[in-house]
Amino acid sequence: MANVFAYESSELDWCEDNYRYSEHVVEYFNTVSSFFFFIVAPIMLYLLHPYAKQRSLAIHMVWIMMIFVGLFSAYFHMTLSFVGQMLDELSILWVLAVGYATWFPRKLFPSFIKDRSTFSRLVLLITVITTVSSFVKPTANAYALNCFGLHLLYTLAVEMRCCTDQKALRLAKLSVALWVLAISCWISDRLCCSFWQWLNFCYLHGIWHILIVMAVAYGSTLVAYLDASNEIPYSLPGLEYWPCDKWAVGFPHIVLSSSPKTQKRC
Ligand SMILES: CCCCCCCC/C=C\CCCCCCCC(=O)N[C@@H](CO)[C@H](O)/C=C/CCCCCCCCCCCCC
Ligand SMILES: [Ca+2]
Ligand SMILES: [Zn+2]
Repeated sequence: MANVFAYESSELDWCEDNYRYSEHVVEYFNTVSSFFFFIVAPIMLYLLHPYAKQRSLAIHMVWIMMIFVGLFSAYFHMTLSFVGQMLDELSILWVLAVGYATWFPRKLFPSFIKDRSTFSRLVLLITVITTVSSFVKPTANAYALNCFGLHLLYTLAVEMRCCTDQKALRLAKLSVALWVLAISCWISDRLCCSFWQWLNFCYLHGIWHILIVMAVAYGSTLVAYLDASNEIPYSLPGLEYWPCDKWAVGFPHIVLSSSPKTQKRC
């Protein structure tokens, strides 16, 4: 059996030139950009804390696991090893599983499921089966994972159909825009590498890392906000941006208050 820890033992190789900046790091920019996860995750943990305290501290699992996604992604791009690839992909699968178990809207549960704990057990079962099957054709895993992005988009579209809350609608548009930009970079890096090499700009996968973390920060805050509006409406959840609510860009987060709000809810 070939050494699964060996450098370049993965069948995947991203467009960035290998060993360009270091003899120990296969894809330098892709490795360094994975550290962006370490910056965003603690900020999101801090910003989501008031909501998690009210709803369930288990919500923090999503961003704690995102730190591991960043760690495994850095290890994968540093080595391009098979183990690195599987750790990177399986950690994404398990964050998605925790995200679905935590936030998937109750009203969209299959009709035979009555409560969240049964739904979580079903998600667990599917995730374990998917984890085992991911070893059958590892090159297909990343494409399969991206399908969850499409499903999330569909779920958001269904949830937002009757929404009149302008802040939530703006956050939905920003999340989708970031995801579209991110996925365009990912696909272009995979499929149009010779074009980017001709332009001498092979950094699209690293840019994807940065954009997808921001898309997850925006998208997950939106689903958390919809969840808070449905599950703890008495806390009067609202949306704000950090560090300054008036800035055009920032990290979205949920504010809970006991004073009556006039804004329309979803
Ligand atoms: C109701 C459901 C709520 C779900 C909440 C979402 C929880 C977070 C989910 C996913 C985390 C994604 C992390 C991406 C890590 C990137 C690491 C990486 O680049 N890996 C590549 C190899 O280096 C690998 O090829 C990438 C594979 C594709 C991963 C696709 C993940 C889908 C993410 C969907 C995010 C949607 C954002 C919001 C959209 C409105
Ligand atoms: Ca490469
Ligand atoms: Zn990557």
